[in-house]
Amino acid sequence: MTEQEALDWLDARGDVSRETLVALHTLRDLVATENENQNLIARSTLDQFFARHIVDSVQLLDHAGTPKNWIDLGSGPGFPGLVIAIMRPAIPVLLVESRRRRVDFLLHVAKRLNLANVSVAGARLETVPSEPFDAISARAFAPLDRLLPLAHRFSKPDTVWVLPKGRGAANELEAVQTSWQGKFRIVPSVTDPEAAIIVADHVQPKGRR
Ligand SMILES: C[S@@+](CC[C@H](N)C(=O)[O-])C[C@H]1O[C@@H](n2cnc3c(N)ncnc32)[C@H](O)[C@@H]1O
Repeated sequence: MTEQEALDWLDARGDVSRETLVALHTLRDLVATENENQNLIARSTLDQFFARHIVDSVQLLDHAGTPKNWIDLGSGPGFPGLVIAIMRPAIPVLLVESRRRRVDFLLHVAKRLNLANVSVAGARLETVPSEPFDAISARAFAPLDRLLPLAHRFSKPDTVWVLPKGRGAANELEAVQTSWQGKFRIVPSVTDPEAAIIVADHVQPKGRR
């Protein structure tokens, strides 16, 4: 997907207001500026920011149903969590990120964009108190066989998991077949024909009823 295609894709959705688009452009500027101080995104992706980071995040909404709250694991500079929060100001979004400087950046962006729906847990996920969420996202955080044991305590049966993956989605799913059950599916990413998103619900360790 080219940058122009990404902007057209957002425009065609019908749920990206002028104000939201301005906020997404401001996010781009803030990431670009802070990228001089800390390594938030690969420099090579700055020119394709909307395709590689914004649309890559926004598309998760199309698989997540109508969640009333959302947790994003290992948010880094805010993908996909901050983008979800910008797109859906009525949904409380908890961003979990362990690196201090990234946490500071997330808080700075939330303040700058007046995102009252954003909370940041500046800690390792392992230490965040358990609480069930309607939607769980994690991009480039951990493979499924590490992610599910770590994050399952933030789910309930109808929680939707939306997990952008590269080319390895099928292999990651295969690796959890013996230990986890649920309704898992692999959907194509709109940004990259080689990439996929693992979408799941009713995820639980095998052997539990
Ligand atoms: C590869 S980055 C991906 C960032 C972002 N999701 C993205 O796609 O651009 C992984 C992030 O997870 C954070 N992280 C790694 N292990 C973590 C843990 N146990 N708890 C919370 N954050 C963690 C790292 O600090 C890093 O910012």
